[in-house]
Amino acid sequence: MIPRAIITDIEGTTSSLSFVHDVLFPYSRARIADHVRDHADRLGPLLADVRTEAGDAGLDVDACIIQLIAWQDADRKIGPLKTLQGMIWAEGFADGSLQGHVYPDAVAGLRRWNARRISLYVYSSGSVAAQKLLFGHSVAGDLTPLFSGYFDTAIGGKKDAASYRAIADAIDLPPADILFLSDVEAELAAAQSAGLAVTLLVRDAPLPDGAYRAVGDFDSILPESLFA
Ligand SMILES: CSCCC(=O)C(=O)COP(=O)(O)O
Ligand SMILES: [Mg+2]
Repeated sequence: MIPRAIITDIEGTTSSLSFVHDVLFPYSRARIADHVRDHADRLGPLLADVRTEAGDAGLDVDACIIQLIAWQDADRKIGPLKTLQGMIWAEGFADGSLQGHVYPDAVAGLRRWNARRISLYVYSSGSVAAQKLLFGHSVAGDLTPLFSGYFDTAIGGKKDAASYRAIADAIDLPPADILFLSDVEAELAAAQSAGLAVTLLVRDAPLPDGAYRAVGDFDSILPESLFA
């Protein structure tokens, strides 16, 4: 069946794990302390969120920085950290020192599906601002015109079925008309239990005989014969 909308994850799906972990994360880690100190006057609400998430209302700015760096090192998908990373990456994307990695097959697939009038969305733990930066300054140029919308964990966690129901509501489509792509089986489980079709992306590893349809690249997701 041809989906009316496709929602894609980023890390491990459109873009390499290595770009996120070996390029983006070190870039933000090296700049968290200076960025927070330089902008502490306007980061009040974000630091308040850090204190809430940490469960310690008494954290001063330095303690918030230590907490943010600890979350970054543990790859915690926590709202204030993801928002801050997006703010820091914005500088790198703006001055050209960062360019969003997107696999060539993902670029081609997204362009093909857009031409077929399938609506495309992103759902990632990265903040919506960061998602727009990655696709707006990608190695293949500005891919943002291909997308109809973006979702991050403000709508809910990626392993919660309720998040996928909320996205289906937001884009005004029945869940069964939506295909979700991810490299994380727990995310597919949540999406599937909300009624979405799902496909597992397995980059650079043999395809597993698992619970979900698995493909190695975007070329195999919707064969052109489907459109004949
Ligand atoms: C520009 S988004 C960077 C990706 C990121 O920060 C992240 O945590 C990846 O999460 P995903 O949900 O895309 O696997
Ligand atoms: Mg992922």
